Amino acid sequence: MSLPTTIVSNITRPYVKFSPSVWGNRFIQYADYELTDITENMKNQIQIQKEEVRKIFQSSSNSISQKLNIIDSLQRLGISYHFEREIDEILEKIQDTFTTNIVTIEEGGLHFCALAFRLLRQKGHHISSDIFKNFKNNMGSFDEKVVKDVQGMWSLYEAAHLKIHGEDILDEALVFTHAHLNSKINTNQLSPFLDAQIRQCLRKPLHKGIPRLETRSYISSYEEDPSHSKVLLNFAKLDFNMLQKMHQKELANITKWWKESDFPTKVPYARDRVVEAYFWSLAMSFEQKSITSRKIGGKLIACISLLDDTYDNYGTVEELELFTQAIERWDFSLIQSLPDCMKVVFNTIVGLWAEIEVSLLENNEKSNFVLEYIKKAFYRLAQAYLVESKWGKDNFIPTYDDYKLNGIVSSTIPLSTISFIGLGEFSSKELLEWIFRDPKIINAVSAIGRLADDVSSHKFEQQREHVASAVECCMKQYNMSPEDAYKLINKDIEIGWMDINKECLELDFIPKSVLECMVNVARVTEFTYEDYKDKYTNGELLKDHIIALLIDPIRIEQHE
Ligand SMILES: CC(C)=CCC/C(C)=C/COP(=O)(O)OP(=O)(O)O
Repeated sequence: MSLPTTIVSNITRPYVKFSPSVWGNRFIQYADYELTDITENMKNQIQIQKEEVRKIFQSSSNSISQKLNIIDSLQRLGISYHFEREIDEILEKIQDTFTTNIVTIEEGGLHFCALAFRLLRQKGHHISSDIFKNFKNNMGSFDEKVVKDVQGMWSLYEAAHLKIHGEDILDEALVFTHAHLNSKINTNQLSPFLDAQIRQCLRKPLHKGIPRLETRSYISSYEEDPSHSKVLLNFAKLDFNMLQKMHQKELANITKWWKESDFPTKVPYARDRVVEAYFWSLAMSFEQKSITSRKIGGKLIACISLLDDTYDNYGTVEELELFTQAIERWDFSLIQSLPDCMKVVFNTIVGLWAEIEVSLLENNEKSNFVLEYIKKAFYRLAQAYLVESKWGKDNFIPTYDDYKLNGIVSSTIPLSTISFIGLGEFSSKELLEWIFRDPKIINAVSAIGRLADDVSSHKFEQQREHVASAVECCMKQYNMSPEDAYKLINKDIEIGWMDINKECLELDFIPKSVLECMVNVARVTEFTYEDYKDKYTNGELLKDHIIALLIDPIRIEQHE
């Protein structure tokens, strides 16, 4: 990528030419393709197979341990959302068993305990990590017996990622299981299925994985599990393919809007990443019922991307001050003196507000209140971008603390969570009032977003005029080396995860599905920026994942 400083009409701009879109208009074909239609036959198949799965699930002969294993399989295969009520009932009963009958815990073994712990905690049930003390010896360390129980260690490793502050036993469990699981892979001691699963969880624990990607990969490997259920497997494949058709159509519509708006020509300094923006909103919520959330989310993220590049990659401070005021006041007269490309971005944001209004009216929600909030959220983001732009242009390095305060807003996450109004779980008014109280969970997810982004793009962004990243701010505040700054930032990311886990247990007035979407934002953020790479800006890095979720269906054998 060349990094010229372009001079346009005597104005010096920090212009970086981004790579073109990997996709072009490829997804538009799905808008009216017959192939994208979910046929009556497919719907019938889904209904029939769903009832078969329900029978397995509800069989009274299943022990508690079998029930937990079935719930785990349903979740990993991405089909548990069909049985939420039933799963809640079962987990509530198991929770009672745990609180009243300690013998079951000891008799169940490590896998049972760790699985129950993870499934209960995921759903917000209170369960103490003290149950794992049963697996320690007199010296206070995890027993050597544990090392022989690979499935138990695997479950404990997955469970330990739900840790909250002060759970030293889970910190210890993580270090212990990671080391021992790592020593077991590639040794021919494990079945191919278990070996693959352990390698996968060491790369990415389930709690940190994006649900659709985890599902796609688990469906393929589940077949290799000698004890797999054909009924579950077939249903999972069919359900994945049906949802994929729906997602393709949604993406086709968003791509159409992007094409008709002609952003690559009219806003040439911006990243052409509408497909990647939709991927983000799909990662946040994939179910059929969240269609409005994805529709709003995909366009919202695409608009945020245009806005981000306007501040980072185009505007002068004077232009950006005017532009920010225009967003504050929703005043077209203020943008008249600005370059056409900035007018396009402003008009696009205003157009999006109008579209959100229509979506709300379709759901019979009063829109005035909601729109005021959304405008305020855009203004907050624009203000944070302006602050960063001025810091960058003045070569000013703020303290790490000040940088993080502003960075929580500029992470864009508080604004993108507004798309959750489309989840229909909460009235939009209640949801937005909560978001605007700056809840700890949103701050934690946003901090992870800001920090993970900065660690990944630190080197690239220093090649152009760009605000100092968290790395420089940290180095300056604590007078430390880049390596130590990375360590401190990664520690902060870990603290963010513990805050998220804790809030998920405490926010009992927020619907579970809203919390799950919040956690998904942290997951997709980390995924986008892991391994010191930025998969959003460098779309090539996201290509295979997009193919897996949005192009290739899962092959279903005819005889199955
Ligand atoms: C939630 C998402 C994916 C939002 C839309 C695109 C965006 C702003 C990405 C971050 O870009 P960046 O790395 O250039 O951000 P910054 O300029 O804040 O570092």
